[in-house]
Amino acid sequence: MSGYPVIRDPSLNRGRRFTSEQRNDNRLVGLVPSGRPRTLSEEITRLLTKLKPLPTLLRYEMLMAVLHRDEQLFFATAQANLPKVLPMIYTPAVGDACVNYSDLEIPMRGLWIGIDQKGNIRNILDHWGETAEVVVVSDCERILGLGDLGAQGMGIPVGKLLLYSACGGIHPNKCLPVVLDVGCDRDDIRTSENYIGLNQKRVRGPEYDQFVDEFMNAVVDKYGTTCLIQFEDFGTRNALPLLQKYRDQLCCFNDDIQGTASVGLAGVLSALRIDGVPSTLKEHKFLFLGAGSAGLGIAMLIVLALVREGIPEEDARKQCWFIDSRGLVYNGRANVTDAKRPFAHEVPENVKGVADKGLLEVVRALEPTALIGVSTIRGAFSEDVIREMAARNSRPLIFALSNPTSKAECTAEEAYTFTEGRAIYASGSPFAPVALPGRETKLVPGQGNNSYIFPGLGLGVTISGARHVPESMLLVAADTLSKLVDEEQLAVSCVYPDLNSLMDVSAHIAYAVCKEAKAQGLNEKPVDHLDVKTIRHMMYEPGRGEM
Ligand SMILES: O=C([O-])CC(=O)C(=O)O
Ligand SMILES: [Mg+2]
Repeated sequence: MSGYPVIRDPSLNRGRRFTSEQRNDNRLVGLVPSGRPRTLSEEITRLLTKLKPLPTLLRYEMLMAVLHRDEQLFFATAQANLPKVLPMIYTPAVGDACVNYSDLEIPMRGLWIGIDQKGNIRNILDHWGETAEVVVVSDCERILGLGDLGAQGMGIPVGKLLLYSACGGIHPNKCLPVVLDVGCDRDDIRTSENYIGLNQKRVRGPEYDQFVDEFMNAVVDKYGTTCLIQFEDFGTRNALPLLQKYRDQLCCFNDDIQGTASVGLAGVLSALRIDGVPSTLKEHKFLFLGAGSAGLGIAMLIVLALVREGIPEEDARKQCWFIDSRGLVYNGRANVTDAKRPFAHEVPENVKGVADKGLLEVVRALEPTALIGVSTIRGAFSEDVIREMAARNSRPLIFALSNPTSKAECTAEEAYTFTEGRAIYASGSPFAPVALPGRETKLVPGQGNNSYIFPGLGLGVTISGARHVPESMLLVAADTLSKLVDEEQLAVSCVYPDLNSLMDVSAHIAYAVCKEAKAQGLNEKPVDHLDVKTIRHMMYEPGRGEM
């Protein structure tokens, strides 16, 4: 391509960075102003300076505009500044963006497939017209911890796929974001005049199931059996059944269940290496606040990790306990759904007596070593609760994983302050390091977000051409992530690697996933020639060599 089409193609356009030579060779003279060509690093600095004073939504709008004009600038900026840029395009900003999506001034990106289009999905995929290797699909019933946002949830599939490129090195042209618009149960959203989605209540039951099924088949028909489909932010009632239905049939996984599980387990495995924390998994007791897809996913993977250590599954499950909206889940309680039943244990009378008395009483009765927040209830880990954990554990694990920041069960500062700095804290959305009086170094909260897992997992799955995503891939991803946490991180109580190293992390995870694909006989492509370095070099990194 040459001339004006180059300027209009975001993957080719370099704007004012085109060198004189490029301008001459590609008929671009006159299409860019005649002044001195800028360098990439100059433009990155300028962009970050511009973004800094802007409020969240304006930042988001500006970044989306850059993305649609100049992919090199967008991704090079992100890749060179991940800790700074991720919160602007991903959690927490993407939460705000979704809430306001209908009113944003942003280019449309992705496919909205309305339930009114049933029977026509395969044709709609042709409208996208590009190849796809990774599809992130949401019905937006549970966007982060913000609930049902209807078709406005598109920010999430878009954001996840931006991370596939920025952190996992998968080319943006191979990424397809999809919203299945089956309606919205929030009247205020769907009846608002400017709403981008269908003004109807959510379709449920057989019609919903058929619609999702039509979509899954259409993706396979168009993009093949090795196209990875990531389920994202479905409501719990659909998330688990959909995963169970398709996991052994197609190449798919659920990020909220399995990605979160893998990152959660990785954080726990890292914590085992910290002095004062019981050093084997089997010595721990996990209490989950919230029994949705994230909590159940983490518990199921912990059980798998325990079974791997030789613990009988029955006993392994007893190390995980759940509190849902009705209190502690136990055997014999009313309203225990099938999904929670494996974690409904026999309890003595004293525990039964406090089951509905709130988190503090349950912590006293059960004496967990780890508290995992997946409830989306800000403040649920109150000062009393945190102090109780600190009284019973020399280094309590306190993970407040709900997103975005406004939904975290407690802040980093609360966890550290109420435990005199002894808590091993992680959160789903970012918190800044915390200085405590009398301590020389700051404590660094780890971001226990599935963004440490899914980009590398997806990269490994696509490179190996894996036909399925077995649970063992999530297990090796967790092992790999945990091993990348160095002593320096652990010394400041951080159980995840530095965010700046996310592209390297993804390369390591991808390599582990490729090996696992081969071990399970699932790879359609050869993987024996691969190593971490080769994979790292294959990754999309549009600023490489230009900075
Ligand atoms: O998107 C995130 O930050 C993590 C996630 O999947 C969720 O909270 O649903
Ligand atoms: Mg999610």
